[in-house]
Amino acid sequence: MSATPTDTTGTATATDPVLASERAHLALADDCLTEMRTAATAVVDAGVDAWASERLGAARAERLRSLAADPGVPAFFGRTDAGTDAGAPDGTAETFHIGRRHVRDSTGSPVVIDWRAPMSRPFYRASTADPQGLVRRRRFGFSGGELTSYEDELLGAGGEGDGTLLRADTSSRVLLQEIERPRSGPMRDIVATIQPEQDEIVRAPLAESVCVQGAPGTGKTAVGLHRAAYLLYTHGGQLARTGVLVVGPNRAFLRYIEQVLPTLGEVDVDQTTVAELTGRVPVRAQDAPEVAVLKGDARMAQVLERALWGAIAKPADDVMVPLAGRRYRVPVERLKRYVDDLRRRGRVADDQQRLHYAAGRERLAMLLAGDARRQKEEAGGSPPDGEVRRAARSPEVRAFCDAVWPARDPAGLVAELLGDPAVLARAARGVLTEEEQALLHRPAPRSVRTAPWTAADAVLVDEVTGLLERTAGYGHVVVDEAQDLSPLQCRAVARRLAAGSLTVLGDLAQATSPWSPADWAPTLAGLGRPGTAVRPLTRGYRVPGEVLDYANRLLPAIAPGLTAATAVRRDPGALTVRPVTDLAGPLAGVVADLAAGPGSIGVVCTDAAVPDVERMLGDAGLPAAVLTDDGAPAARIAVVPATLAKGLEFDAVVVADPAAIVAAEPRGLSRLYVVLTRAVSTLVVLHRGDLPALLAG
Ligand SMILES: Nc1ncnc2c1ncn2[C@@H]1O[C@H](COP(=O)(O)OP(=O)(O)OP(=O)(O)O)[C@@H](O)[C@H]1O
Repeated sequence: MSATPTDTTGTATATDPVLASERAHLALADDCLTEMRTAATAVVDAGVDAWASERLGAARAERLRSLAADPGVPAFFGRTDAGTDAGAPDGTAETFHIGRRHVRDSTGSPVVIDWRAPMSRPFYRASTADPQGLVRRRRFGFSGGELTSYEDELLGAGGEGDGTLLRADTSSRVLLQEIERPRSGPMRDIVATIQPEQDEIVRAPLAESVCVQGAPGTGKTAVGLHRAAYLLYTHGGQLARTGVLVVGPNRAFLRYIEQVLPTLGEVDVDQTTVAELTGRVPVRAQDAPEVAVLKGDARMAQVLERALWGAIAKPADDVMVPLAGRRYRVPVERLKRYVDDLRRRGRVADDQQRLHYAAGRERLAMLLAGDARRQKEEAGGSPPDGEVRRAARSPEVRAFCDAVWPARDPAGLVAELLGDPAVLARAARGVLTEEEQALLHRPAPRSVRTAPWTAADAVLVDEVTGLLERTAGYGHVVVDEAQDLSPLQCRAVARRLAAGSLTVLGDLAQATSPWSPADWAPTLAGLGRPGTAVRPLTRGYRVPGEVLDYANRLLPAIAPGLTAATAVRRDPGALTVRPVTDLAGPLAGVVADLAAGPGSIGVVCTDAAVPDVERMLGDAGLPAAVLTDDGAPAARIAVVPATLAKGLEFDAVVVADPAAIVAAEPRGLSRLYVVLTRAVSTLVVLHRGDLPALLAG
């Protein structure tokens, strides 16, 4: 069985007639695109309704602008020939050029087909075994927007080989060049080379939530972003209303990925971190690990709910409600019934159906006013609506609501709960042990604003906000590095989901937070989509085989149930493991050597060692800068705190003192696994003879 494509054309020369004709098609596509852009601008200028025109036109112009911005992005990257005979002179083959967006000529005929259109699907899925109606697939090589080469696969010729490029690791030069391309600058899209197993996830239906369990570099992030772009294209109207949200682990990661969707023409996706999503109070302090774990526990949701709803009091007396110049008595029995009914509606599990606390308070006031109205009507009156609304706002009704259903502020409630043991004990009885309650306690702050809020507190405050009022939900949420979410963070994401669907991306082997579970079930349940199917990705596109095999040695210790990934390419020179007695000299030497080549360099060490490593490189005259979590772009030589490395990649990675990385945190081995799998071309490990046992020898 042949594992290579049935026919691959070598690099074409400038005089190659096929190349010449494809270049002509590219020139045509560029001209048409320019025309389309001009037309879009004209629509904006000629708009009848200025506001609508501005909004629609601006969005359209922005899409065109984002495509035009990168001259290195060609209008198409592939071509499919469907029919009976690829080269038939009678033109029986139907040809489509596949690109990042539709391009039409002035008559409306397609010049380039959007990669997301159904017609483009065979480009990604066809194989010799299942040609999907294609006789030929052509991939183009480009440089700076110029078409430089092409390669053909003849499909549907009855060959027994599996013609997909995936299995023929080195058969597609276009794929290989893309994978091996020295990394510098932000992450790029992969539309030209999406692989079949990735494409299945990208094109999963909108209604289907998907969980991708994928080893490092298998393309999870890329797949999640392309799925967002695919869904926006396929369900534009629906998703334009409800929106798409991408949640990543930190700012440094977002900075790395945030250009991918705009390059694909999707500029209206919200991209954020969990911390930003729940950032309702300024985070100034850090919890001890065991406190952070407890604050992220799902039981805290129950405690908060009790703290909020438990403060509702039983009405003790009748209330006199003023309405249109008279006062009407609402007896205490009826008041109790009103409050009980509303409380019951506040206990409905579905966030969309539930009566939220703040709305319940409003409703209660209206019930009192409505009661008075009925009494007046029974007496023959007919008060106007404005009078009834005024009654609901009257001092008498307000005083009753304040006493029975007090207005709450989320931060205030959490501050009170953490600062007052009696309040906590009431809310946590039977849910948290006394020891756990003591762990949560901290001295009451002088004011809510100046409280020493921690990241976990912010999630608690967000949870209370979600109890007070309904959270606006997105139509689709992509959540990356989901293995690290606490149960309460999962709830925070789930609240943003409403009736929409999820793409959950992660790797249990890269789990570094204390609550990371051993399988996906608790996370998916916490995210509100317990039935979601877990789809594995096991082909590694980032890391050379030698490096991946080395990192995989840690798997039995960190994720015994997981299948090790295999790399799509090998490179015998990719891995160097070097014992050193003193770090400074060898580190500077290695980084200087790497800096002589192209691409980015990440020097990864423990967070604590960052200043030392920065100094060592600075002393050697190397222009290194520390990677920070504020979203600033990474320097070409970046000193990377190990806790920020997740999701990132560098052309070359130097790991300084792996044993220290392991020792720095409870899940240090998983952290090391993350760190060892960031390199595209080269990994150098500098150790002091104290490698973890699984890596030694
Ligand atoms: N089909 C593909 N064609 C070209 N490049 C690809 C393909 N799939 C993935 N890549 C590249 O491989 C690298 C790793 O992809 P990505 O970051 O999405 O992986 P990941 O599974 O999220 O990794 P990690 O879990 O380690 O963060 C990226 O540079 C991405 O562009």
